[in-house]
Amino acid sequence: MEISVQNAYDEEMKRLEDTFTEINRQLAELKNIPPYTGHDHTEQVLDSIRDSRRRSLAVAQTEPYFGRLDFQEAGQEQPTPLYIGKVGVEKDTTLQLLVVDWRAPVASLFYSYTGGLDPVEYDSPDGLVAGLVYLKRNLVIRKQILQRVVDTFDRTGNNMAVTDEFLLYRLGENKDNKLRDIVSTIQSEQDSIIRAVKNSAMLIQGVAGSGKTTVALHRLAYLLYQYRDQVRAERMIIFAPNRMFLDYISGVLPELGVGDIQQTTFADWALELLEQEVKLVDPVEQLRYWFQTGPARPIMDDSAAGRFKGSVRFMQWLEQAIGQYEASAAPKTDFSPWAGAKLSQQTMQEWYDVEYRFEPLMKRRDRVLARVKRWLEMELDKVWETSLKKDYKKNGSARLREFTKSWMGYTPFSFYKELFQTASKAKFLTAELYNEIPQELLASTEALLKKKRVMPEDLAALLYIRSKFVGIHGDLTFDHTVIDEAQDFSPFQVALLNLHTRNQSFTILGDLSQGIHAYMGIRKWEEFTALFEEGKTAYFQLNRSYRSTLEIIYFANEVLKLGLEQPVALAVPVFRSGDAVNIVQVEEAALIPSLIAAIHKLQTGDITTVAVLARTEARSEALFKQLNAAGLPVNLISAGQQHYEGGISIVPTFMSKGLEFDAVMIMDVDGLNYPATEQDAKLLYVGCTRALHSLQLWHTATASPLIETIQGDFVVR
Ligand SMILES: Nc1ncnc2c1ncn2[C@@H]1O[C@H](COP(=O)(O)OP(=O)(O)OP(=O)(O)O)[C@@H](O)[C@H]1O
Repeated sequence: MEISVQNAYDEEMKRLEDTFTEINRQLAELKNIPPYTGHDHTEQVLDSIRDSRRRSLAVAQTEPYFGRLDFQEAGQEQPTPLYIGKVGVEKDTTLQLLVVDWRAPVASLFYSYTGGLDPVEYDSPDGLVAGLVYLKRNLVIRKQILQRVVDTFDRTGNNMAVTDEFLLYRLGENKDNKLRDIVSTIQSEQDSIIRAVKNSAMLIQGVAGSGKTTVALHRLAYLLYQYRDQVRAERMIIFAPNRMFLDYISGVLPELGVGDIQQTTFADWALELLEQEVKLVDPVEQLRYWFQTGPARPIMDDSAAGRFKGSVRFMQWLEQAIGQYEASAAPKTDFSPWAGAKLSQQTMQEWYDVEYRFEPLMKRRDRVLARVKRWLEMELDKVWETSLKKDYKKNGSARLREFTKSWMGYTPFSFYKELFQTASKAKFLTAELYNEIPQELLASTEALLKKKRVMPEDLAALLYIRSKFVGIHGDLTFDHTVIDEAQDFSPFQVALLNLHTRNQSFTILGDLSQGIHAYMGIRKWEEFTALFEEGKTAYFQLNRSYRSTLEIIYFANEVLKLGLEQPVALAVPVFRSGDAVNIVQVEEAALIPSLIAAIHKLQTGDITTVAVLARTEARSEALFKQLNAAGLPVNLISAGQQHYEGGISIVPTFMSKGLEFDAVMIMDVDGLNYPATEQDAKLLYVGCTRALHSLQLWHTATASPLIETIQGDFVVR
């Protein structure tokens, strides 16, 4: 070991021992205070503070910090070392910081500082603080043992350039079946997204592997820390594409010490809000339809039902239909329970139009009807003669029932169904509105709704109707909403979520180049920006990709260039080199044995997780059977899957989105399965960019035009 490195190591060992001594002392002190079980409020608060300190100290006890930054604030004589960790720890007696929480303002320097001798500054609650960085050091502490000390900048030494050796070391590690936190290596451009202000809709276009999902999760942890008086974990929500993906990311927030944030899919959330009144058609069927191969394969253009029903125009269409209902629903007659008693239509209309105007529609109806009932009771009270009163009561109740019946009330589903009924076409729709719906869509929707079934693209519409009919209660509003894989969301879905989200506080992340569900997703980000108030949106682009090696990224970029007229962005790799991408051609008969041999070979190296990607579900199942029969233990991942197990997985390519594997082997990369279309280029790009260290593309028939001409030293055949 070099002397300076040895010195650094010794220095950090000493500091670590001191830190442990202090943490242990504090923990022992807390242990001696028994938990409070009484009713005194102040004592209860103090007890909960002690409890949260206990939890933080327990986290800090094994890995107290991961970074050190020596910062000399302007006006001070010397730099102060700041140790940065997942949780902040104070020195008990002095309130001096032993460890700074990574989310604290001063810790932003650790992430935003990318080298150089110039002064730097950070935004503190008291304004900008400027100063000089003297040292930036990464430390790896595992189970209380100091494993690595890496300086990325040292003002006093020779190490002036920030070569992020530490980042490369972290990226080179293998992955298991869960996404991990990245607190120790957050990059500057990611940090500015994590720390961006709360009340704006942030749209982030990020290339595959740029850390979008990871950044979103860290941002939630940051918002909870920075805006702790304004946001609550249970009022924050993250929407992800499917349950398996949710399982895959489920470890990150607990690792960051935040729990209770809602993590769900749009469909699950919507169905719950609709009180399970409808059922969703089996999503597998839809996936099978859109991802079939051969000449029957549908084109994903704007004529797709999902594009129509996901549009803002469809939302406006519904609004107009609801408007028609609003204008016509209240009965246009007086209410007269018996001769001589009359509640005028005008009075009731006024209650409806003026007094209860700001209530949701079904509530307005309930309110007016309840008031009519009260009026009836009051009229009855005026009648003294017993037999007449009895008669009036009977007649009055019957009239009220009739009157109530003539004012149709709806659930979101029954109203939606009404709109799609060919027979009652004029009910709440003008001829013009009615004719806007393509006939085919009308018929297919009507048929499905009759069976109480809906497509995913109907859910936003149903929730929109719900919002107008019963309103959105406080407990259904969010302090912050994250939408991951947002390119697959429709503008209508986002507009709907905006109704549920306070102050347009959104983080919306996605990648247009991975828009493989273009039958419902967006084509450009402007489709979302247009939904928000002007001046309350921000757009970021993340172009650096951290997941894959240089070779894999160069290769994936070539696929995009061959298939897309103008890719939104090409990924820029960090300098991490691995094996060349391998294009393998084999005879059909030799495929399975060759595949097994190749997997074994990968496993004798460092590879832990392997994905074999197949173009369709049917092909996945067939490969699964063949590999299993040959004695290879593999997991089949199918649509609707809840968990991701790791190991060797057989996955339809379209299901692999969002996941990552040490090695990826894409099967059947030929002209039938991956023709030179935009759709297939995106699909193949998704497949290629799932790989961290090794990528192989296999084919038996002639290679796909999307890979055939790719040349360079990053690929071998
Ligand atoms: N700053 C970083 N330090 C270390 N690892 C990082 C960093 N940023 C991202 N990564 C790693 O890169 C990989 C990709 O991250 P993530 O899945 O969040 O990206 P993504 O943009 O959502 O990808 P995709 O769109 O392809 O699904 C993960 O393994 C993540 O841990």
